[in-house]
Amino acid sequence: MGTVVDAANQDLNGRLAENNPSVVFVLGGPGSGKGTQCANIVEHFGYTHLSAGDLLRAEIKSGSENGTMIQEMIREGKIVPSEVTIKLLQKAMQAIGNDKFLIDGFPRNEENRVAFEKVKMSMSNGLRLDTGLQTKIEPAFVLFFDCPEKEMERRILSRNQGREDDNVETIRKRFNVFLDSSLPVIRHYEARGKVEKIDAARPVAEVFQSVKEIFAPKYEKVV
Ligand SMILES: Nc1ncnc2c1ncn2[C@@H]1O[C@H](COP(=O)(O)OP(=O)(O)OP(=O)(O)O)[C@@H](O)[C@H]1O
Ligand SMILES: O=c1ccn([C@@H]2O[C@H](COP(=O)(O)O)[C@@H](O)[C@H]2O)c(=O)[nH]1
Ligand SMILES: [Mg+2]
Repeated sequence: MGTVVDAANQDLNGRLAENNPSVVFVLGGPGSGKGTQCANIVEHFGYTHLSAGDLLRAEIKSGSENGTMIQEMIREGKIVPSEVTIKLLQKAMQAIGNDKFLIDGFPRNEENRVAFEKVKMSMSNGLRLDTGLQTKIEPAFVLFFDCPEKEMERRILSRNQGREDDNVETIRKRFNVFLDSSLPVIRHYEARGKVEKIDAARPVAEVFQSVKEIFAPKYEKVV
């Protein structure tokens, strides 16, 4: 948790100070539409989208020494150890010259959340210069895409992206992991007034309309 002084210093985008990044965690069940809506947010609001799942899949493809372990965990719908995922997120955030990030599909359990809260990052600013400042990152808010399982399953089974975990057996496991491990993370942030819950069962454009209503006021000038 940030201190009271941190909270007082936060601007509307959740930055703690000039060079600190604004992070929004994008959470929701498998197939709830996180990736789809993140693409829209990137286009309209200039965020960088980091999907933890995409980073892990890229790590498998890269032939990294962790590749086999990650692949096994994904096939089983299990959560990859925090240090692996956080290292990938940290590397991506530090390499990208932006200060606004959508972190999609992470933190996935309480262990992920606590481990990320402890991490200090030295961020680049918009000009890709390393500021040298070591910063703890607190999410500005959490976007939660709420969708019934039946609809999420329907979407995943018609996604056709060749994902090894998009099959009925693994989908069941992913739903259980979401209920048992990821919902407690959302509840944690809910208790702190940080969750923006969206009905994600509607068509893409309608969901994005609700997303815009959350992001747009944060870009209006305070007079
Ligand atoms: N609101 C929507 N209505 C209907 N289909 C949708 C909607 N949003 C996304 N989809 C479709 O559902 C599928 C899953 O969406 P997406 O990949 O964005 O979900 P996700 O939450 O990122 O899933 P995962 O957690 O598995 O990565 C995609 O084929 C996408 O085109
Ligand atoms: O923080 C994370 C994110 C993802 N995983 C693993 O990857 C798959 C797929 O994730 P998507 O968000 O659906 O792309 C997920 O089921 C986990 O096995 C993870 O371990 N940690
Ligand atoms: Mg996704």
